[in-house]
Amino acid sequence: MTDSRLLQSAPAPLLTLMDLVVDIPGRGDGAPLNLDIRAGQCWGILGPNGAGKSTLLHTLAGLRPPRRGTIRLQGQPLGQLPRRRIARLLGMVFQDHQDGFPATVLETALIGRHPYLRPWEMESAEDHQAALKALRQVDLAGMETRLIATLSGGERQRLAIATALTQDPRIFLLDEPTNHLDLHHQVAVLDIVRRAVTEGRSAVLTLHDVNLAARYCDHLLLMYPGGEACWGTTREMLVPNALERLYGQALVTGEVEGVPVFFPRTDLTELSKAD
Ligand SMILES: Nc1ncnc2c1ncn2[C@@H]1O[C@H](COP(=O)(O)OP(=O)(O)OP(=O)(O)O)[C@@H](O)[C@H]1O
Repeated sequence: MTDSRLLQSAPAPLLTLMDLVVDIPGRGDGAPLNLDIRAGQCWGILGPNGAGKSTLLHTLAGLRPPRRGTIRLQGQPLGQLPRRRIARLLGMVFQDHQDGFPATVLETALIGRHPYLRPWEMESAEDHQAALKALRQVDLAGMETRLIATLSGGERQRLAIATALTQDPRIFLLDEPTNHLDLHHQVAVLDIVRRAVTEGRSAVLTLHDVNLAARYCDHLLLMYPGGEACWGTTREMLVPNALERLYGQALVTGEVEGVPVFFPRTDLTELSKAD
């Protein structure tokens, strides 16, 4: 294949991490990250508590500076882009939701349109339609006038996803998007993310469920507590030994519907074998 055909087949990266070291207080630099996140890719970040997954996502969103290295968003250094442009390209869902004001569900979803509005400009009918569609997608239709303080944990999480969908970014940065969600809504939310990726967006999500990562992510970044990291396609990364070392946990492995599955090996696993 000629070089020009190769260039045509690989879309330009949306997000580029060059020699990136996230700034985790009290920790050495570890392995710098060098990877491209392209349209149509869904990256999962796996690692134990405290490995730095959220810090990485916040750094990619431009909310905290890296210790070293560069992040490029559509080829431009992230630090040089105006915040409004970043907000049109990157949508972040945080692990925790800080609700300072008594807003309704619809008002909160409409926050996703703010990067497109001038100061004091009111949301248009199209903005309202976008928010209502996002609320329907996450199963919150009919709850538009409810105050967010009255939502359950899972409903609040789905509202955060709806706000990101209303924002309509090119890249979704999702910190534990399945937090608080029941099994059906975990799958429903990840299906929405997967569909957005298939339509040409990209997603980077932290997950604690290796099995959901195996099903939904095409690339994985494994972050070890000491700062070591490795990344690649999901098929390359889902190696039982590497996952056992990642979590410091012995695993039982198998395969369901052609997808690898991993369960923690526990005393109960040993007891059931003895029965
Ligand atoms: N402001 C801070 N001061 C001191 N330490 C911090 C600060 N912010 C984060 N850390 C530490 O940095 C490390 C990485 O935190 P981070 O939240 O990124 O981990 P994580 O991989 O997302 O963990 P989890 O799976 O528990 O959500 C943790 O050990 C955390 O205690």
